[in-house]
Formats: sequence, structure tokens, C-alpha cells
Amino acid sequence: MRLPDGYAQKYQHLMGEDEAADFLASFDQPVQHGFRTNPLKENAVPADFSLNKPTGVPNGYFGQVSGHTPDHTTGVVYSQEPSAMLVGAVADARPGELILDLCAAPGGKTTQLAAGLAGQGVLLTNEIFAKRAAVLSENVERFGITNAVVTNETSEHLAAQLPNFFDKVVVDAPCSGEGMFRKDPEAMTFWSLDYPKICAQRQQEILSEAVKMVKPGGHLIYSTCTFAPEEDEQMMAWLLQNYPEFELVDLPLFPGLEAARPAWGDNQPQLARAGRVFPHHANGEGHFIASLIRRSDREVTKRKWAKPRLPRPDAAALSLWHDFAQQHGLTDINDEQLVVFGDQLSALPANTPDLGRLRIIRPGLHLGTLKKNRFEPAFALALAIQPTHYSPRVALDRSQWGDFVHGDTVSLTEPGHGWTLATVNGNGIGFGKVVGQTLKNGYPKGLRFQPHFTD
Ligand SMILES: C[S@@+](CC[C@H](N)C(=O)[O-])C[C@H]1O[C@@H](n2cnc3c(N)ncnc32)[C@H](O)[C@@H]1O
Repeated sequence: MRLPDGYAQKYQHLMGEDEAADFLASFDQPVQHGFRTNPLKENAVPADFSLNKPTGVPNGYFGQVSGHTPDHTTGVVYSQEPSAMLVGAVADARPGELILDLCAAPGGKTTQLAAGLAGQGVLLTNEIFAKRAAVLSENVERFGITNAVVTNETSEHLAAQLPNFFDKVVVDAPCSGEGMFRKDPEAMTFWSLDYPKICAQRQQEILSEAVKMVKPGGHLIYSTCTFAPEEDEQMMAWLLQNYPEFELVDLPLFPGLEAARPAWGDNQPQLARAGRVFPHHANGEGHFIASLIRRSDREVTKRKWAKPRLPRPDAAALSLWHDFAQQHGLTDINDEQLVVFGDQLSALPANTPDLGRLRIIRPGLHLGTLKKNRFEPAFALALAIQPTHYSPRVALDRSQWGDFVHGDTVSLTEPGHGWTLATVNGNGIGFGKVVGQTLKNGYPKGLRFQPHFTD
């Protein structure tokens, strides 16, 4: 691979000739692919994956998954490069925590954090660019996450609204992307000797806001997919200098994760607590990961807690929802969680704080549309509920699944009636109205595709 001018020399200087030779040779080795399975799903075992080797992080495997399979469309798998999985594993989300994923699109870390939360607690997942936030929101939906609020905000606005609030703040920072060069050679076109410094400036701006949102005793998890010391060890040295209430903590021993290099920062030994994945040492494209605790001995204002001031359903809307929920056995959602945006009903995660004027693009689990005299369930609900908790439902075979994702009606062997949950391999793929022996199609228009059965 032809690396950008000055790149090889920079790393020869940093690593010495011998190590740099191995490092630079790794750019000509094959890309490492991986995926995670989704423990939020009722049947989280993908078809045909008996040959995939575990990566050593929970639910992580080496191998490549296609976007056009039943497993992918039902959110059983999420494609993620093996070293990127270490970030969520280090963050180690636990049920009940309040977590912010600040730079979240397209959603690799978010889906992993949600798996750890197991539906309990709140995941505020944010992306600054609207188009990317829409992709993030789509992945939250496909993964069946019930307790995430998706926002499209700046770090400044979030920090002003939610100071000292989160148990964990994850900053998977925009970076110079040197760990992407193999996978996406176009990433090299942005690179110059000065580019890491430009990225570091932006990372400092993001981190200056991120630190405000970590509650005393909480953690900040910082990661990049670049090897540049300016954005890694030097960024952590800058943070420790400017925010002395933060301290790096040791990382768990995951395969492929090695100690960061204090000499690439300001030589303070603490920097070795951060971790790196190098492609000449491990099966991954490359990452830098650090976990910091915010010590609580300094006087700080306590976490602000207020209920969200969002529009609630009126009596008529509530009655439509109650009728639907009772008819189909959906008993887990508390009325206090319900919010209405236009004619769309959603359930906010329990314990969602006041989000003020933040730009919300998914206020928790989208339940459906309030029509004049009826309620129509949302695609997100079909992907989020445990199929055995809903009736009626119909199990599609692979060919019927193909018709469904293509947007066609599906012929059934048994007659049925009403809003029916279609499943494939035991997981929801969408709702459709059944009339007699025909399942009308409810698969979202924007997601439809023609499957090729060689996938
Ligand atoms: C490395 S990517 C995140 C990948 C994501 N965490 C995942 O696992 O799928 C960094 C993200 O930060 C966003 N970003 C860019 N500039 C930003 C800024 N100034 N503040 C916050 N986020 C920014 C980018 O749009 C991008 O989506």
C-alpha cells in the first residue's frame, strides 16, 4: 500500500527502524473483519456461525456478515472491526447505568453499550451531523434497543443541560483514522503531517465538554482509531494536566490490547494504563483506548435531576394505546414513560432526565402512530419486543422473509387476523396486517431490498 508522504518516516522516528518495518508491513496484510451478536434478541444465535472464532470480548467474533441476511435485518448481528469492540468492552456498561455516547454514529459502541445495559438505565446516544444521526437512529432501531434516546447535538449544548450527570461518558473521537487506512484507503487522502494536530484540536474541544458531564466517581472512556501520539498519549497527557480530578485506570486484559507508550506523551508513567491495539501485534485494524475516573473529593454541584418536559398523550391517545397493548399482551410499558411527538407515540426510558431544548431524534422506543380511531404499531416495536411476548405472530421461512423485506405481501398457510408480528429464526422482522391468509407488508419502504439467496 502506498502510504502518504512522510507517514513512514514519522513512525520510523517514533518506533525505531525494526518495529516500524513490521508496523508498516502490516498495511499490506488483509483487513480484519468482525461482528458482534446481540444478547437483546430472543434468539441471539446467528445461522451458520459455528466456524467463527471468538475475539475475546463478550459477543465478539472474527468474520464477515452480510447486510442482506435474516440475521442482519433482525438485528442479531452488528458488523464491527475486532479492535473497535474493545472500546465497548472497556466501557463495560452495567444494567441501570446512565451512559452518554457522545460521538456515536453509526452506532458500533452504542449497540455494544446497550447490550451491557440490558434494557435498564438510560443510554443517551448523540451524533453532531444530522445525516449520520439518522443512520445511528436506524441502527438503534434494528438492534432492538428500548432504553436509548438519540440526539443530534453539539457537545456544548449537552454539557450545559447535563452537567455532572453520567456514570460513563464515551468519547469515540473523530480522528485522523490511521487505523482505517487498510479498510478504507480513501482515509489516506486527508492525511498530512499536520492532520493529527488539527484533529487533536477538535478532540480537545470535545473533551473539554465531555469532562463536565461525568459525575463524581464516574468514568470517561476515550478512544480513537488512529496511531498518532498527538491524538492518543498526548491527548491524555493534556487532559490529566488540565483536569487534575481525572486519573487513568488500568484496563482489563483483553487479547490484543497492549500498554500505551508514555514516551509518546509526556513520559508520565500513568499513561501506560491506557491501551493500544497495533496491527503488527494483534488481529485488528488498530485503536487507542483510555478509561479515566473522576475523583470525587473536589466540591462539585450534584447531578441535576428533573423529569423531561415533553408532550404527554391525552386521554384519547392513551385509550388507543391501552386497547392495542392489552389486545397484544404488551404489559411492560408504564404510562409515565409515554411521550407524543405529533401523532407518534414513544416510550422514554425510565429515569430519563430533563432534556431541555436538546434536539431529540428518537425519544426512546418508538411504539407507533396514533390514527383517528386506531393505533398502528411501529417497526421499532417489532424489532424490540421479545416475540414470545406478543400475539399474534407468524414465523416466516427464508423465502417468505425474502418477500417481506422486498415489500411484497406474503401468503400464509394458516388464516389470521390483525396486526401480526412477523418473525424469522425466532426474531421480529416487522409488523404486517393479516387478512385471511395474506400478510400485508409493513416493512419500512426505505429499508426494502431484493435479497440474493447466495448471501
Ligand atoms: C469515530 S466516529 C464514531 C464511531 C462510533 N462511535 C461507532 O462506534 O460506530 C466519530 C464521530 O464523531 C463525530 N464528530 C465529528 N465532529 C464532531 C464534533 N465536533 N463533536 C462531536 N462529534 C463529532 C463524527 O461525525 C463521527 O460520527
